[in-house]
Amino acid sequence: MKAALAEQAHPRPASPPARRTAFARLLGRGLETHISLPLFALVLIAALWFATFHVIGTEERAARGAAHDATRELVDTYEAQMARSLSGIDQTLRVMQYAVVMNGPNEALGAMSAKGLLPPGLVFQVAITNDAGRILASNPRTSSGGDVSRASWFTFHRDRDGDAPYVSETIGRDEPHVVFSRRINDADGRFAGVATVAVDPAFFTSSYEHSRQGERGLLGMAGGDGVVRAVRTGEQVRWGQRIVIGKADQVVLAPSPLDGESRYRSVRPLNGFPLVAMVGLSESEQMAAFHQQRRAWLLGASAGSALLAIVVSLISAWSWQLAKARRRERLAQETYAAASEASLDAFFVLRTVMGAGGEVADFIIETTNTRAEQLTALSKADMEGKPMSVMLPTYLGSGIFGELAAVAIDGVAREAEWMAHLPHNPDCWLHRQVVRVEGGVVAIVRDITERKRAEQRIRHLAHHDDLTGLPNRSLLRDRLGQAIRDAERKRTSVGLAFIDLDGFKLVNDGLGHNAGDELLKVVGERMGLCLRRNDTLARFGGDEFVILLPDLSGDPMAITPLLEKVRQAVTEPVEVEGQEVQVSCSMGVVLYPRDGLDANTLMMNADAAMYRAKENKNSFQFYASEMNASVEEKLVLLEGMRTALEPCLEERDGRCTGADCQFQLLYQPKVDLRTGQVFGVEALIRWNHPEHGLISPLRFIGLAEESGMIVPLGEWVLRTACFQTQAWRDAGLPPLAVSVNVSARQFEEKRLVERIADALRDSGLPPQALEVEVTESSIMRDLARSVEKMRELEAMGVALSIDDFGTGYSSLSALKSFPISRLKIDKSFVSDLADSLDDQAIAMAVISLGHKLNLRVIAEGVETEQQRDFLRANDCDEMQGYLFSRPVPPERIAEMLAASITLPESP
Ligand SMILES: Nc1nc2c(ncn2[C@@H]2O[C@H](COP(=O)(O)O[C@H]3[C@@H](O)[C@H](n4cnc5c(=O)[nH]c(N)nc54)O[C@@H]3COP(=O)(O)O)[C@@H](O)[C@H]2O)c(=O)[nH]1
Repeated sequence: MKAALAEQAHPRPASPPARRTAFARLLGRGLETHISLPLFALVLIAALWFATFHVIGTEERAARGAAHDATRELVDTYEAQMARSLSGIDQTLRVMQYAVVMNGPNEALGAMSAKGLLPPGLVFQVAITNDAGRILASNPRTSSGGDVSRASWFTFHRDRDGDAPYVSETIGRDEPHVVFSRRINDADGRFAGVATVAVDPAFFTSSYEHSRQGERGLLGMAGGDGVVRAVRTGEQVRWGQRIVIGKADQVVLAPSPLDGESRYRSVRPLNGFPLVAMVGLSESEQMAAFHQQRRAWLLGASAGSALLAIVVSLISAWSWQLAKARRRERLAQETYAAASEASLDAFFVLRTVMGAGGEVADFIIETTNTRAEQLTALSKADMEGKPMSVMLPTYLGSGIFGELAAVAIDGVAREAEWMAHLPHNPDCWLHRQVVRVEGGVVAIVRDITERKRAEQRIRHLAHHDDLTGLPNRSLLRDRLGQAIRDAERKRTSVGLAFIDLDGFKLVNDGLGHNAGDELLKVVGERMGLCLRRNDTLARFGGDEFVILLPDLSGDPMAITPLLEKVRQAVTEPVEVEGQEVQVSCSMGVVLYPRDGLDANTLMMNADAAMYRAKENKNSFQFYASEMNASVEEKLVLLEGMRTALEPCLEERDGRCTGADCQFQLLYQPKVDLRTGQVFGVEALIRWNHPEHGLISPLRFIGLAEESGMIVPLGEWVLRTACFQTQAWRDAGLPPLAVSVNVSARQFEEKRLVERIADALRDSGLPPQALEVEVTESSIMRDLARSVEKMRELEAMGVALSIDDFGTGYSSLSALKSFPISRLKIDKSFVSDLADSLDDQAIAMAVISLGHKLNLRVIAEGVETEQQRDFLRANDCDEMQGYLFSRPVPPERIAEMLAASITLPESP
């Protein structure tokens, strides 16, 4: 990292083009010691060897020249010696000729000896031969009379005239000799004999000097005929070999035909005799000194080269290691620089500046990266090399400087997150990690604003309702707990209002969930506008809201106007999905500490108060202790319903009518307004509670819906009604149709069609005798699924009617597609028919609409004749109501049918 500091502190110049960079790198590599030094060493070694070979060449040439000269000198010397020797021999021969002439052949040698003219007998054997080839005299003396007539020298002189001397080949095995001869003529010039001097061939090579000619030199003499007379090589003297005599006076280097030894050779003709002198110097001996010198040179050069190679190798290896280390370092630096540039983190490499007292006085910004530039809005050039106190002064007082100093001193890495107020980004969340490096610290800074925002979003989502953005149940609980703790400490009060919207379900079911969502948002906003800043409006779930009013001092009942304001705000009409709708709200209100000391109790009591308010709707209700009784009552009722239902479910054929059966069905006749005939009945449930007596379905059908018990209960009603209607038929009474109420939850239930089919099959009632009454809101909950279900029922032959028509939000276009046979005008429109023009208009509109859609229209709740007359006058098809009959037990229906009761005529 120190290297990184240095590297970063002295950034490289801007990158040259890639090619130049590569060339520069190659050049740089070449200049590296581990490459240049071996190259230099190679050149040195080459030069050394060149010089060595040059010197060797020169020396060789000198050595050969010297050998050449020595050979020439030797041949000169030898020639002179031989000339002297031969001249002596020839002189002896001539004296012998003269002595023969003067003294006769027999006395000639004696005369010569007397005059001291005979050569030493040890070396020269002189003899005189007569014309027949008989030796007449010799010195040293031998037995005379020897015959040499067939000797070459004898025949040579005998057969030729003239005075030419003759030299024989070397002859004789034990005592070899070369015979020099001259012809002896008589006074008449005829052949008279031969004078001979026989010489030991070793005589001619006796001048061989080891000091000059070495051990393998050559010295000798050959005849003009190419036959060697005597030649000495080293210690060996030989003769008789036939050789090719080269050119005289030349020095040649060639292998000797005598022994194969390569020699510098030279030949020289000898005057007076047909002989040549031969000398030779052994090449190997002559060049030995040179060869030794050459070996020394080569050894020296080799040693020098090897030494150089070893030294250079060692230096190069060391340099290579260094270069490798440097390259690794450079790569690490480049990687660090690239990584730091590509990093999303900002890097600040800081060098510590120590104060006089040993404390950290400042930091010098050694280097930074691009991200740091973006973060600080300062360029690298501006920052680098400058004190931090100058470039980033805000950090001095923010505690960050202290942290950097602490890391520089104790070396313990630290990290933290902080909100930085950057010039270009005032609310920026940053994370820093500070680590110590040699000579300073490195601060790695990351922008974590997005993460922080995400965390805030997640926190917000966890504590707020997705749809309205209001605090949710969990946050409300927190705030309620906090409000209670504050109130306890300050001895103040807390208000809590539990709000449930009235009529929301109708909008949600009728206009769809989007409309319901929109309504919730608008209502939430309106309620929020009524509150103080410290108050909390939370969405508790569904159409339930809670208002928390903390810190109420004085009379807590003073919150009443605020609650009224909220109530009114909710009742303002709202336009959703292009339609104006209106809802109200029921509020249950509790006060801390009066109605509970903890959050749970307060919430439970507010819920109870809200249920009481719900009875009147569009109102608020402060909690009173007796309210909890009705909650308990609800629970008791539910439990009772469950118990009451058990025996009914055991009986599958609708015969649950015993004393233990608490549920029973009453049947209210439906009458044709034109004929007055009873054509059908509506089955209506009753609950004979063993303690509370007869309980109205208005009290328990809603509970059964809430708890889901409506499904088994509704099935019991369906089966009982089918079995009963078939029973009347079986009794021979006029056939009736029976209508059964199917609640929203029942209608939604998947197996409804199957259950109806089972009831019809089990009871034997024809499907045409069954009518299912559903409300508009039940159908509108899931229109597509509802229509599908209605079509299935229609296909089975079961009739469908819409109950309470006019109270919901049926889309008229959708109504057209419903496979229904009857519309039922809600009794709320019938009850005021006599007085309310609106209700009259609604009733007439429903009748007209029904007829236009080819539906029959029935009015319910007809209690008076005026109502009946109005309906009949306006072409309503059927009616049902107390005017004709209240809901009655099945026996009563049987009686009515039996008596064929008809509709009383109006007066
Ligand atoms: N899902 C089921 N709902 C049922 C069943 N049985 C009844 N109900 C529903 O309960 C509501 C109250 O019913 P009930 O108290 O039986 O009231 C019905 C009639 O008694 C009453 N009525 C009939 N004629 C008159 C009249 O002239 N005046 C008057 N004030 N009331 C009269 O009207 C009720 C019939 O209503 P409807 O079903 O809309 O025709 C009620 O909503 C029942 O639907 C059940 O088995 N399942």
